[in-house]
Amino acid sequence: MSANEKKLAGEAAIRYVEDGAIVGVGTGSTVAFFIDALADLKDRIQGAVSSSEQSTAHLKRLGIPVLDLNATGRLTLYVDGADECDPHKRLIKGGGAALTREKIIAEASDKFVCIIDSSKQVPLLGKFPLPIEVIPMARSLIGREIVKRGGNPVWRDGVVTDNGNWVIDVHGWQITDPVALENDLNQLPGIVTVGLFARRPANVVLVGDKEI
Ligand SMILES: O=C[C@H](O)[C@H](O)[C@H](O)COP(=O)(O)O
Repeated sequence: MSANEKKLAGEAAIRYVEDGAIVGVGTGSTVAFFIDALADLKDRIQGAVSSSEQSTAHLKRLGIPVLDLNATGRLTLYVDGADECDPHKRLIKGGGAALTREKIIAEASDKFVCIIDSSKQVPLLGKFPLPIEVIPMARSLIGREIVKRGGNPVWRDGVVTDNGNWVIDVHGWQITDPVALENDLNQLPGIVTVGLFARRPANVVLVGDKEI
């Protein structure tokens, strides 16, 4: 992991921000650099739609207006980090438990620019445990469904998401068909969000300041 590459990526994503835009903003240490850089443009944008209480606090602290996605309609740009990224720009996200709001904003955006350091690049997704946000009463049910599928579910004990739910991290999956796994898990009652971004991958990936 390289903090310098994260900073370069966060700052490089600024070139995708157009005048007058409402910018979708993700969560995490890489996005924090993007928010810092976005503050310099705050008089040229309408504001941001935030994916977490953490990013909302950061945006507000720097004087960037935080807008409600229900009022903005579609966004032209979403900028967010990732925990893993494969060569098809498919991602694992949710290491910071913000996956649900992140996935909503990614879906509502025309262009998803993903900002990472080179340690996040993998040939196959799954070395990073796959985060799944679950309704608390379904934790054991979902755990058993994961075991049936060959995964090792570990409850992220003590973590409550911004939506009041819990997170299970799935270890041991080598994800050869991310779209199929995402679709399969999306069918299970009790799962709120799977941290696989395969149906809706990133459009652009910046590794440091280099677009791949
Ligand atoms: O829930 C958190 C998000 O998906 C983050 O974008 C992801 O964990 C990457 O975070 P970082 O930039 O801190 O490595």
